[in-house]
Amino acid sequence: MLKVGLVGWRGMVGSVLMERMQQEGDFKKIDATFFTTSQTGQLGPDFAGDAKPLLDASDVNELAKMDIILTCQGGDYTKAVYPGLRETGWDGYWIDAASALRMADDSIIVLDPVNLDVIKQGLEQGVKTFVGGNCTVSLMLLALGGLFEQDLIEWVSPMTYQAASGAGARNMKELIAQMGEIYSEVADKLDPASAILEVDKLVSEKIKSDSLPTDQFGVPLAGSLIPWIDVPMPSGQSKEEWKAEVEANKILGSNKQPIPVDGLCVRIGAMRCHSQAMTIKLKKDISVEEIESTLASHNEWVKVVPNEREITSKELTPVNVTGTLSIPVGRIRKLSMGPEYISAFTVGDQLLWGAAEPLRRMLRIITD
Ligand SMILES: NC(=O)C1=CN([C@@H]2O[C@H](COP(=O)(O)OP(=O)(O)OC[C@H]3O[C@@H](n4cnc5c(N)ncnc54)[C@H](OP(=O)(O)O)[C@@H]3O)[C@@H](O)[C@H]2O)C=CC1
Ligand SMILES: N[C@@H](CC(=O)OP(=O)(O)O)C(=O)O
Repeated sequence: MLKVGLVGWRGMVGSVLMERMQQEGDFKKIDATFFTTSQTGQLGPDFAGDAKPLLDASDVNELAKMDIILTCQGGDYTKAVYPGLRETGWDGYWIDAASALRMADDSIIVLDPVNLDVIKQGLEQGVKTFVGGNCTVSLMLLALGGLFEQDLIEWVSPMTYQAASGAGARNMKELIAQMGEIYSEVADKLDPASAILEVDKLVSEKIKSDSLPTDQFGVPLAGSLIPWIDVPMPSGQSKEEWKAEVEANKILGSNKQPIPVDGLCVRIGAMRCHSQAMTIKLKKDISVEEIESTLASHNEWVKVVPNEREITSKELTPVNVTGTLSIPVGRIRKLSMGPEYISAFTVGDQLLWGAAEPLRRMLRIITD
């Protein structure tokens, strides 16, 4: 059995990964060792059998004993440990959730339902570094995989509605705290007879006041939104927006003739599902029925939702998708700009397919 070092297993992404690995029986296939950046020597988890003391995640000698290291610890950890570990001559597989190594020449961004051929070719050529993609990128490619595979897309403009979880566990808690404080302000005024303008005024004043907790987001998110995610780029894009095109084309293996993928990324008050409204220019005029069947047949997780009010309101929502691997895509219709222009809307759990699942499946590709 291959020795697998797990780093970042108790964080938010790591916990979702551990849950999926237990569900899929992955621990039976590997010899797991748990590392930590803050709890060396404390008793580790028992996912893989008897709990053992945690090893120091910065100890290159211990890391180098592993055949595979899988980390969800974050980019700072990767930057601090990875170069030194490789410099020792360690030639194991490094599987990473962080963005730090995604665009490196010797890494592959993994999303096997979309790029298993790229992954297999990389393994044959001796590639040893595999990185999960940005959540919005992976979720978009799973939803539109059929159209990309058939080379039907000229360009896509995804406008995102990203959940609080993408910013971290503390941000999720802050969103709930903001919601609670806003509710408390008017809880005794929500009866049908109360004056709505008075309620609205109190709510607006509460959101604008300095009393809401905003340490994580910097501004209120509940009752509002934030049309900027991550740091600015010289192009005027946010880094989250920049990732869409470069990562999507790297995953698809289309870097030489990149497909334009560009839009605005917006943080909204959802918990852990990212949604995206996409404007797509197709390379040719094909019927909505053909588009739907092409999308539906691409992978086992994508589900086409008919462009009807009731089913869309029930199924194409963060509430419906949260905690599942399902990738619904709907609102597919021709736009008035011309027959090659279509709209689509998709939702996906950003901690499952958006983060943990591609890594878990990459581990299985190596170990099986
Ligand atoms: N959040 C997301 O949506 C996505 C995140 N990623 C990547 O994954 C990385 C990790 O993200 P995320 O899981 O959200 O980070 P977390 O902050 O939840 O966890 C990161 C680490 O913090 C340490 N930690 C300290 N206190 C606690 C605590 N009370 N509970 C749990 N862990 C604690 C743990 O390390 P230790 O055990 O060593 O102390 C843990 O591995 C990100 O930096 C990013 O690079 C990738 C895709 C999506
Ligand atoms: N930036 C994403 C989450 C994330 O961690 O992305 P990345 O893996 O590209 O750093 C969000 O805020 O929703």
